[in-house]
Amino acid sequence: MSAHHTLYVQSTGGDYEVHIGRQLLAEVGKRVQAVCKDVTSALLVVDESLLAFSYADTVEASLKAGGMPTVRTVVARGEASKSLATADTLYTRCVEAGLDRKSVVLALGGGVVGDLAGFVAATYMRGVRFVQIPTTLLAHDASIGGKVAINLPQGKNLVGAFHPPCIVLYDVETLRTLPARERSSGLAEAIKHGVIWSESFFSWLEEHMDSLVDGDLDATEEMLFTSCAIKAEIVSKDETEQGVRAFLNFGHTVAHAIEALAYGQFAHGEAVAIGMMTECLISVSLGRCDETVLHRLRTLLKAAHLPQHIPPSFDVDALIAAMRRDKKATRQQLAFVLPTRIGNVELYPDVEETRVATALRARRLTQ
Ligand SMILES: NC(=O)c1ccc[n+]([C@@H]2O[C@H](COP(=O)([O-])OP(=O)(O)OC[C@H]3O[C@@H](n4cnc5c(N)ncnc54)[C@H](O)[C@@H]3O)[C@@H](O)[C@H]2O)c1
Ligand SMILES: O=C(O)C(=O)C[C@@H](O)[C@H](O)[C@H](O)COP(=O)(O)O
Ligand SMILES: [Zn+2]
Repeated sequence: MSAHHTLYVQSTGGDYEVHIGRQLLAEVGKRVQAVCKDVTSALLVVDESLLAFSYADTVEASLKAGGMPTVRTVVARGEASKSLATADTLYTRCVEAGLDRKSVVLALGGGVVGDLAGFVAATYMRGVRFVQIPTTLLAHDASIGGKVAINLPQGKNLVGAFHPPCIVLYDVETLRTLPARERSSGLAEAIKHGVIWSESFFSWLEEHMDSLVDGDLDATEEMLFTSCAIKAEIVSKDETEQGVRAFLNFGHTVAHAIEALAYGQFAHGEAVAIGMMTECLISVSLGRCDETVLHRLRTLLKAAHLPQHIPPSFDVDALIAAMRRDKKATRQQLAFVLPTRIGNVELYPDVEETRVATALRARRLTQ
């Protein structure tokens, strides 16, 4: 077996391991057989972009080498695939492939394929087992914690479930082929983990951002281990978002509104970067954090080559209407996770609309 790091996640559906390292794709078959007892067959859901490389062939060969009947299905790249229509085509593939209740669905790709395939796994025959094989930097966040979902035209992730994987197998060598823009997008979720949970991790990111942006694999692996450890710790404490898990939504009230108004215009991490800046501004305006937090965040996002501004084409009223449909909202109040300092955030369930509008306009005007 290859040398790598292992993290452990507690889940009511069964604790699971997160493996982070190299040459893990060739081990998928035996590692899945080890945790998915009596598995009968597999559906391997693959992001279209990966067909340019040998990743899916390696995973499929390793599953078949263990004697597991495996059917591969390819999903078009991009956020539009996180839809009920694509889920429908996957249900058909499940039936055609003869998947039964002892089968397993594997997601090979980024957060889009992970969320979509996980949603299908959560609902086909009322739930079959699920394995995450993330291939983007951002998917370090998406593959841990069991949130699976599809989007509606009205909002991100509005239909979904908590369906934890049996195992996460994160082969960092797949990141060598990730475009620079997607690398930066993934760094946004790591920066988020620093802001909400760990000042020392945020400082580490400040020191190493240039190497991370350049795609240095050693630095990336170290960063992923810490960022995944933070995510694993939080979801182990609060799997279904009754409390502390909501902190992982820092930046997302604004991000999800931006994404819903123009699916695909921004990568998820880009929208989160804009969202973190806007929400930090709201926090400053409430007197909950000082300008130094905003300054450090702005500087780090810039070093990560991430956007920070809302294009003028986005209407403030439409953004606020979308935020009222956010899953953190009760009675359509505007709910935000706001930083008090680097390493600490609090949930604000009801921020007044004028304050939110002012912050949104400030982020637009500084174009
Ligand atoms: N479930 C969760 O907890 C959670 C957490 C964060 C984000 N998400 C969701 O994840 C999605 C975003 O995920 P993402 O940023 O990974 O986007 P993505 O899945 O769309 O992947 C980004 C791009 O990279 C390509 N790609 C993937 N792996 C590659 C590789 N190794 N080499 C070359 N190209 C590759 C894809 O084809 C795509 O074009 C959003 O829908 C977001 O809502 C979910
Ligand atoms: O795991 C979580 O919890 C998160 O909030 C992680 C986020 O990065 C992710 O984008 C998640 O999908 C957002 O959750 P949602 O419940 O607001 O859809
Ligand atoms: Zn996110």
